[in-house]
Parts: sequence; structure tokens; C-alpha cells
Amino acid sequence: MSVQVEHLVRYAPGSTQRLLNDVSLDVPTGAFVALVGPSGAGKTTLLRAIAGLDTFEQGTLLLDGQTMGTMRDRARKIGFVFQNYALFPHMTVAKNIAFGLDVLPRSERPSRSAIAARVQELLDLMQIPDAGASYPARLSGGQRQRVALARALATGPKLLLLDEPFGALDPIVRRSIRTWLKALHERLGLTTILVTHDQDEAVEIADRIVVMQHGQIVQDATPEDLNRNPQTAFVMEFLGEAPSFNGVVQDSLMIPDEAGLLPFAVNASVSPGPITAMLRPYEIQICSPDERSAQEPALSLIAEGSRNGYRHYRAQLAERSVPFSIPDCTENTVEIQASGFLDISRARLFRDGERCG
Ligand SMILES: Nc1ncnc2c1ncn2[C@@H]1O[C@H](COP(=O)(O)OP(=O)(O)OP(=O)(O)O)[C@@H](O)[C@H]1O
Repeated sequence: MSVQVEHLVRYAPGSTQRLLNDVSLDVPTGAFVALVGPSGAGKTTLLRAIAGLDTFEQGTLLLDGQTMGTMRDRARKIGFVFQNYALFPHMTVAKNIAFGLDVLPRSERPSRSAIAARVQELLDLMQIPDAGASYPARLSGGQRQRVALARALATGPKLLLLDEPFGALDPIVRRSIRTWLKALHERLGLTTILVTHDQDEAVEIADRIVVMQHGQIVQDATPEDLNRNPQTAFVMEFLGEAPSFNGVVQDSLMIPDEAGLLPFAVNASVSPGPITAMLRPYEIQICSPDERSAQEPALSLIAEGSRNGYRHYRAQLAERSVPFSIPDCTENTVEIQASGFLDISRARLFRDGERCG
């Protein structure tokens, strides 16, 4: 199922505050989109509007090119899992999963045996084939999340809306459920929109990341594009550690304010004046003192060990220390407490928070 949101505006009830401020989003059938952004950005509000759980004052919402039908039509086509969407504790797992089918009017409800078969199929799919007779209290957190997903999938929805569905899980279970969800999405040909606070999760699972801030979409791109071409300093910072360096552009040269950083050439289109350079720790390079013999070495390096395929360091500048890392496999040997200069020429440039180079 495709989702098209056009110029959506939603006000806080009884107020002129815009919770969603002219939001447009196009999600083609089969896409896996992650909605990310700081707390209060409007992610849940947008998801609820798409689900039809909340109304909106302006704009259009189209599912498969049509305005939304009745609530019941929607309920069958859209599966939701919200973070605090608890299972019914007094029902077995099987009854929980069957709920959406059991409550259908008799004329539409599958036979008892068809419902039982569907429940078993979902239990098998969730890799908890024997859990049907258990009560939710007997399950682990990860198993409960799977049951919540199974319940959302029982009516055969075409669109899956997930609001922090793995929030309560420990990182290891979370990682395995994430991989499994991606495979499920592909296998069932679903369209999935996932709200998550976990940037790594978004990058790993989604084919598109939509970043929200103040009720607006600030960028909508593939994970690679978002990392390579963040349109604002906020997006750059939001997606991961991003040391920033103030300086000034003169004659197409960025001259950092702090000692210990090498000036670097910038594109001629970048106008002179104050500027902020930001880059990832692994994009910072170290220059040994003898390459710049005219200057005294201006910083010292502190090794912080290896992690995730990188060797991590902190470079001590006059007023602060800056994280940087190099791939573990590199031949480059940076000695503990070695000194040198930082080359930040791979930085993106921002002015007033907007990308300018
Ligand atoms: N019914 C409401 N009345 C007034 N304000 C509301 C209402 N619902 C949400 N808000 C406000 O709208 C803003 C967006 O909320 P929303 O829950 O969509 O953010 P979010 O991005 O999902 O945040 P989080 O990551 O914390 O879940 C918040 O400032 C919230 O306080």
C-alpha cells in the first residue's frame, strides 16, 4: 500500500500551535521508512494521522491513491504496534493474535478453524510456534513484542505502522528482532513506517530516513545520502557524533579559529565570512608535525582503544578534546600521546545551520 501525505497541518487541540506544519511525504508500496527526530518533533502525531487515529486540519492523506475509507476498512488494512500497546493479559497469546479477526462482524469473520490456522501460521512466522496457549505474563519482552506484531499482522494489513515497537528491549534482542522484521517486511511485501529513537536502527533497517524537527520534515533521504549530504547542521549532529569547528572563509580558504587545525581549501562558491565545519570522527585525519615543520605541534593525542572496527582517539586542543578514529586495519600508526595537526578538510560547511559547502 502506498502512502501520500500532502501539506498536512495539525494543530494542538484548542490552540494555534502546529504539531504538524505542512508535512508532505510520499511512501511507495513496499518501502521501509524510518521516522526519526528529537522528542516532540511530531513523529507520533504524523503516524497517528496516517493511521487515521487523529484528524488533521489541512492537507491530504491518500492510501493507494485514495482518501481513507471507513475506520473498519482502515483497521483491516493497517497494522499498528505502539510502544505501550500492551497485550490483553487475561487472554492467551492465541486469543490476543486472533483478536482483530474475532471482532469482525459475522459475515466477514473467517471460520474458527481458519482463524486457528491463521494464528498458528503467525506463531510460526514469529518463531514462537508453541506459545499459543501461554498467557502474556509468561513471555519474555522480545516474545511479547513478537506477539504484538503478530496481532497487528493477523488481519493481513498492507501497511505496518510501528511506533518505537522495540523500545523496551535490551540491545541484543532488539538487534535480532530488527533483522527479523526487515526480512518479514520483505517476505510479506509490506509497506512499513517505523518511528525510532535509535539512529543506528534506522540506518540498518530502513531504505529511507525521514528526519523531523518542530513538526516539519527537515530531510528525507536514503541513509547513505543523509550521512553524505546532511542539509542542516541539526541533521548532521542528529545522525551521529559530529565534531564542529568554527572558523572564517577568506580567499576560498577555511581558516579554523582554534590552534592545531590545518586551514583547507573550500569551493569558490562559498562566500567569505564566518563558517562552521562539521565532520565525522572517522573523517578527521592526523598530520604529523614534520609535515608542517613551520609550526609547532599544537595538540596531543590520547588513544582510547579499539571498538567497532576503529581505533579511537581524542585530540587535545587548547580548550577541548575532539574525538577522531581510524580504521583498525590501517597501517597508519598513531602513537599514544603523539602530537600533530588535525586535517578537517573533509568537513561539510554550514552557515546559520544550513549547508553551504
Ligand atoms: N493532544 C495534544 N495536545 C497538545 N499537544 C500535543 C498533543 N499531542 C501531542 N502534542 C505535542 O505535540 C508535539 C509532538 O508530539 P509527538 O508525540 O508527535 O512527538 P514525537 O516526535 O513522537 O516525540 P517522542 O519521540 O517523544 O515520542 C509535542 O510537543 C507534544 O507535546
